[in-house]
Amino acid sequence: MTHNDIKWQQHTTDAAQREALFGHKSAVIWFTGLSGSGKSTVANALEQALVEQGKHTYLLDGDNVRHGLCADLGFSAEDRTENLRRVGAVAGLMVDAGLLVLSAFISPYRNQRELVKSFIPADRFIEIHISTPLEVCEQRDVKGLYKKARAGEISNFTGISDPYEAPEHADLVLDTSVTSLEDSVKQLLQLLTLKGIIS
Ligand SMILES: Nc1ncnc2c1ncn2[C@@H]1O[C@H](COP(=O)(O)OS(=O)(=O)O)[C@@H](OP(=O)(O)O)[C@H]1O
Ligand SMILES: Nc1ncnc2c1ncn2[C@@H]1O[C@H](COP(=O)(O)OP(=O)(O)O)[C@@H](O)[C@H]1O
Repeated sequence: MTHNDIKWQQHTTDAAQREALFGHKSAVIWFTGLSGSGKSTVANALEQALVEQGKHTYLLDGDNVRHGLCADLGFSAEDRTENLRRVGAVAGLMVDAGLLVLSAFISPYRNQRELVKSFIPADRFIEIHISTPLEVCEQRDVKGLYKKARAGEISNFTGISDPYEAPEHADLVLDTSVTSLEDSVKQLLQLLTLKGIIS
């Protein structure tokens, strides 16, 4: 069987109807940055703020997704690409479901983030670069992984033995070594309002 044998099924209920039901637009808020930069912490706090406003959300987190949907994948460039391809496809479905999707993946290569974008309508993809410097991430070493990477116990570790390509046109850049969590959430809510995602 080829893809030519599979036709897209157009259902009666569409994204616009679901958005009207929820009372807000759907979008993907894509956090990218080094391990320990603050992606999960900031995304989690933003989700809390959105839920308190009655928004319908879902937070896709690299660590969690790799326990299930992507449990078969490691950290080679190929595996990261497949990880992000699956996540991009899931995020696209969630946008169609009318949700505000937050995602916390290192997503280190530009072409991988482009692949993710290909699943999401352009005006519904918001890229946030958590730009916390490597030195700070390494000092935090939340999971002890930098220590292991420096000791050569983990290979292909982003920032140490694998590249991180920073976004060139992120919608917002947040450095959590100088920006408080409260201020990050404030800036993100302002951005979503400015873009007409929430009111
Ligand atoms: N080699 C290597 N490089 C980077 N990160 C590693 C590695 N091995 C394990 N981990 C842990 O896996 C988390 C990153 O998974 P992601 O799915 O976000 O990575 S990627 O987007 O596919 O690059 C990452 O989680 P965060 O710290 O939350 O970013 C690490 O805890
Ligand atoms: N201003 C801040 N914003 C976000 N996280 C911060 C801040 N200051 C310190 N941290 C800490 O930095 C760490 C970031 O870890 P985490 O959110 O898991 O990063 P990532 O998901 O990018 O790996 C957490 O332990 C968090 O408490």
